[in-house]
Amino acid sequence: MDFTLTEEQQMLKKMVRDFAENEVEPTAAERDEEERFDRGIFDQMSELGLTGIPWPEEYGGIGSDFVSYAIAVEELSRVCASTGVTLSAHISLASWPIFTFGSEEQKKNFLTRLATGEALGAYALSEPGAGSDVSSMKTQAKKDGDDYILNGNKVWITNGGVADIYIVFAKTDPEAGHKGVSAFIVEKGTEGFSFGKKEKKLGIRSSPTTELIFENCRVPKDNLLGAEGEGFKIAMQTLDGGRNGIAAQAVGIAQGALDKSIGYAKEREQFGKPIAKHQGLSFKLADMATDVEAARLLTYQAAYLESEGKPYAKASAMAKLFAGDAAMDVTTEAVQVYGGYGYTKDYPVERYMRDAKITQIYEGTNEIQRLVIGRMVTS
Ligand SMILES: CC(C)(COP(=O)(O)OP(=O)(O)OC[C@H]1O[C@@H](n2cnc3c(N)ncnc32)[C@H](O)[C@@H]1OP(=O)(O)O)[C@@H](O)C(=O)NCCC(=O)NCCSC(=O)C1=CCCCC1
Repeated sequence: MDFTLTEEQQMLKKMVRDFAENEVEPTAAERDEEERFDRGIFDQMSELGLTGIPWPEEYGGIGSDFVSYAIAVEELSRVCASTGVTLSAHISLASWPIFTFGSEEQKKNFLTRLATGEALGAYALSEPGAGSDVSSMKTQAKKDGDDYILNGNKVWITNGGVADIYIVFAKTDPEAGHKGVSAFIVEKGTEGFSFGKKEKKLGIRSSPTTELIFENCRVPKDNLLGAEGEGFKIAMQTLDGGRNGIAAQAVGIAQGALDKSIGYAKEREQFGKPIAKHQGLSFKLADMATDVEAARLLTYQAAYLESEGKPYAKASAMAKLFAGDAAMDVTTEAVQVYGGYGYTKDYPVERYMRDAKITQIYEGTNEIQRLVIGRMVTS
């Protein structure tokens, strides 16, 4: 097996790393402290073509692959996990279902705007009473002539409030369980669609997480994505790939924390030598580096399978499970490497540790990943 990146992937990695270090990292701590989303960073990503990495040029993309997409999310998250998830939600969760299930008209309109970065995307599945148990959602969409009328609330919406195009799941048949769920494309500014509470979070604080409110919100039937009743499968298939975006985010967070830890351990001296020269510390760094590498290989494997059109749901769930746990372990150890300094906001590792935690929770908790993997390996 050859895990070497292609020339194109290596170039993209270098380009995103330069952009991340020069344009994203300098304000990462400040944006975290102020809980401030910066649309200018998204606009810069669009200028670099990052907002449409895997989509064909005819829909405004750059015609690259899912490994390149994973590399981009990883490199952004290496300096700022909030910026990483902005791109991951935009590509995996908002653009992917339109590319995969959308009509030609929907692709020409919505996908092109998302891919070029003219519009930012979001994915609205969770509700106050429907987190892991998706099919218990209460939001309803009632057919009315040439429209659907949406009523209900969505919560935990990444890019909520700042996104322009939302993939919204609602029940067109409330009695039919998961078979009654349908998917809709809803634009910001549609009458009856507003934003509620913005969450105050432990981590990824410069990525807004917001409630969406639908009150008699009229959506044209042309914005139905796929067929009526197909929504649950659209949601699940979208998450199959999305989970690898979060795996890539986790790899980036872990790599960032490892890089900072190695740099610090080589400079900080105790007992007459750099702490990196103490075996206890170097063993810790060795374990951290091994975790990062294993997580990356699982993530790239899932991305490669998706690019090749091969089944990737199990690989993606495994990558997310392993990489999320690795990110939590590695960032916790990074704080330990820095000692008391690591516990302060004067150094970046406490932010990495706070940011890592969410990768074990969203896009399916790691318990849900185990459930998904468990079902697949025993079926
Ligand atoms: C795995 C799960 C718990 C499964 O559910 P049940 O047991 O109710 O459903 P079950 O009985 O497994 O299945 C029903 C039908 O559905 C088909 N199908 C299932 N998976 C898939 C699939 N992967 N692909 C295609 N079909 C699928 C299944 O075959 C069945 O069809 P059938 O009726 O037989 O014709 C699922 O609900 C889940 O995953 N929750 C986590 C949600 C969760 O992850 N949010 C995340 C919210 S978004 C988010 O967190 C973020 C967003 C932005 C970025 C940051 C994070």
